[in-house]
Amino acid sequence: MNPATATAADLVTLRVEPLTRAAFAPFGDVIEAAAAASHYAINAGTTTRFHDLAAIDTSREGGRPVLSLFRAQPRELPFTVTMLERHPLGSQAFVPLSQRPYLVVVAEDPAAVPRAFLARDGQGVNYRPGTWHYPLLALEQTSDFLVIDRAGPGNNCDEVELSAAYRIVAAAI
Ligand SMILES: NC(=O)N[C@@H](O)C(=O)O
Ligand code: NI
Repeated sequence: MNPATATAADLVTLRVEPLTRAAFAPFGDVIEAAAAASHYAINAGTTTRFHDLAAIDTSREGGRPVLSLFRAQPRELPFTVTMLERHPLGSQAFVPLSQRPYLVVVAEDPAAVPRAFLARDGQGVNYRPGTWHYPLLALEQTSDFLVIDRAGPGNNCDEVELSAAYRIVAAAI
């Protein structure tokens, strides 16, 4: 769907949901201290390790994990989602380096209505390989994210144009 030609009949308004482990489970991991299966004191008790927060999966077909910094410009709302992408060969994790909220749009299938989540208070996400998602959606100000995903041979990015246009009106629950 071309956003420029989408009519009101094509527009579906997405409800924005709070980002929780349970709700996001079909798509991957929520990266936050509360999500840790285990946490323990290290460094003579001066630090707490919140262990193994996300399944980093980048080795398929000769891939390797890469750590990058994404400096994302804020998106204007209302925002219309007309495409999704997926990375079939690797996971992709985003950890905000600020406490600013951002939006996460995912779908179990391009034919399904996407789900929009509001990530807050430093919450990160890790898309498991093949999770359909919209590219990074920063809000309010230019925002830096630490990103861990896959570098390597093969096609690791499929894009699909959606049959409808999905509008996010406000970054509010
Ligand atoms: N293109 C790129 O590296 N980023 C996207 O995959 C994204 O999900 O933001
Ligand atoms: Ni991506």
